[in-house]
Amino acid sequence: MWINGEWVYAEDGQTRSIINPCNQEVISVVAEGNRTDAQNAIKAARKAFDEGEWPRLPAPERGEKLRRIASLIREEKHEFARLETLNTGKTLAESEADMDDIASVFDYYAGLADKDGGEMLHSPLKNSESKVVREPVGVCGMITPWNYPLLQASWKLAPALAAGCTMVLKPSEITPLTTLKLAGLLEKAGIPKGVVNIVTGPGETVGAELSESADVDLISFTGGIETGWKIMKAASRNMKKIALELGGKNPNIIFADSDFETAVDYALNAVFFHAGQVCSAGARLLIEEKWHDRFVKAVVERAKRIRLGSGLNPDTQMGPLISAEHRDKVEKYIAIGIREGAKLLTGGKRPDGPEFARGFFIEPTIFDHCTSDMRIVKEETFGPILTVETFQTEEEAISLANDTIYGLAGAVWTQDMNRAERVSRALRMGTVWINDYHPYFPQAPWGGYKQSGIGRELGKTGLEEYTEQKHVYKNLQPQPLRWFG
Ligand SMILES: NC(=O)c1ccc[n+]([C@@H]2O[C@H](COP(=O)([O-])OP(=O)(O)OC[C@H]3O[C@@H](n4cnc5c(N)ncnc54)[C@H](O)[C@@H]3O)[C@@H](O)[C@H]2O)c1
Ligand SMILES: C[N+](C)(C)CC=O
Repeated sequence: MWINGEWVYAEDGQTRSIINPCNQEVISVVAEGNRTDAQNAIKAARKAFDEGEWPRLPAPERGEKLRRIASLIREEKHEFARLETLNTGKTLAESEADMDDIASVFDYYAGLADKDGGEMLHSPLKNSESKVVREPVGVCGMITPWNYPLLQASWKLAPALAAGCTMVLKPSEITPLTTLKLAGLLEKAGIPKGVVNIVTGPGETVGAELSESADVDLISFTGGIETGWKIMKAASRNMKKIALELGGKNPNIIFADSDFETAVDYALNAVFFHAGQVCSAGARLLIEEKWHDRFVKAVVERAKRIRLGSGLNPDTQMGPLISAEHRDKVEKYIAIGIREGAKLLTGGKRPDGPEFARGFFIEPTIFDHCTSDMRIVKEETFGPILTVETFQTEEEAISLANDTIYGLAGAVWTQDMNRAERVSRALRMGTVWINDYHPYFPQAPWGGYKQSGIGRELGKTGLEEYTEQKHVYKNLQPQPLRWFG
């Protein structure tokens, strides 16, 4: 673990083997931290915030260091990408795209670090001056998931560093490798000791300590909804600020005037990218009824041809699920779908062949005749499962799409741009794509409506999350009030 600028073992010497989900080989052994390790890291971050130079450094200098981090990541992009693929199973092309995004995020916040110098207000009082300044929020706890390990970490680290915060980051216990590798680069880039601390270990101990600690001013969490509920409750103990990026059950709405080939192609990409282990996966296909048979047939034919395998093999299009435990969960959902009466059109099982024997693979799976009261439609399966529902009118499409506790993302496909606008306005989601699926970039805010979360990452808002606003009022001619005679 990386605490106060030093590599340390867990206080009690515990370790955890990190495995490749493609073949269960042990790829590394890391320290398994506990509450004491988390407390040590919080202490280091607290000291760095209360007494250290980072929060007091001129913002342009912080920006320069962030730019340096971006360029160091680019220099080691291939090593980072290979490590991410080994640990998560995602294809190398996906990991490389993640690394590009990560470097861009550091660059973006490097540029933004010195842009908000505060604001002068029109004071309503005579002989006075009134201004608003932004200050770093303090010590931040950060908890990240396994599906986009370094990318989700960077969406928190970069704005928090730009704002002048100090932090303790807990990566997912099963995919900590690229986040740990980043620690070395932070040191090279000149981030002072204690500013970024990385503690590996379970959520129930390390994560809970970060959420509960009175010395942590903000907790930023990306992960599942159930953990989000727990963190929100724990954070209430000292009323720390919270930013939650949770799951989604995202509709991909296709009207029958869309470009057929493109919409089919994107319907596959929306859900089967990273084996469906994406918060914004387009796992609900809402298709206009008159296109249903032709469209679904085309999607099924192409899903059957998706090449599964190791992410390191350039021919692979879809890797394994992250763990045996997660594959069990996805298989339970497949069984639930069948029991609920959805029609299994393809997949629904582990692929045959010795090359898949030790990996956690599941075939691309498509269920037809689904309804929005089914659990496979309502709940986030987080696997390669596509459910198909049909609609006849625009109103029905909107109503089905919004019939969910989530509100992370969704897409609408049509060549009628007025309709596209109307639908995008009606969708209660943090991101709506029109004739596309999946793009995200540092300039645009990311986050969810409803139970998909609280707050936004990326964009200007992503930086503001790590600041407090302070109103400073100056009386230019102080004189006795004589209120009390
Ligand atoms: N909205 C987004 O941007 C976004 C991005 C990526 C993933 N996700 C969501 O993440 C989920 C998948 O990731 P996961 O399975 O790693 O999620 P998870 O909630 O199981 O774990 C996420 C992190 O929380 C930690 N954790 C677990 N219990 C905790 C506790 N009691 N207190 C504090 N921390 C605890 C884990 O150790 C891990 O580091 C999906 O629901 C997905 O939609 C959302
Ligand atoms: C936020 N995103 C899309 C990069 C990853 C979601 O799991």
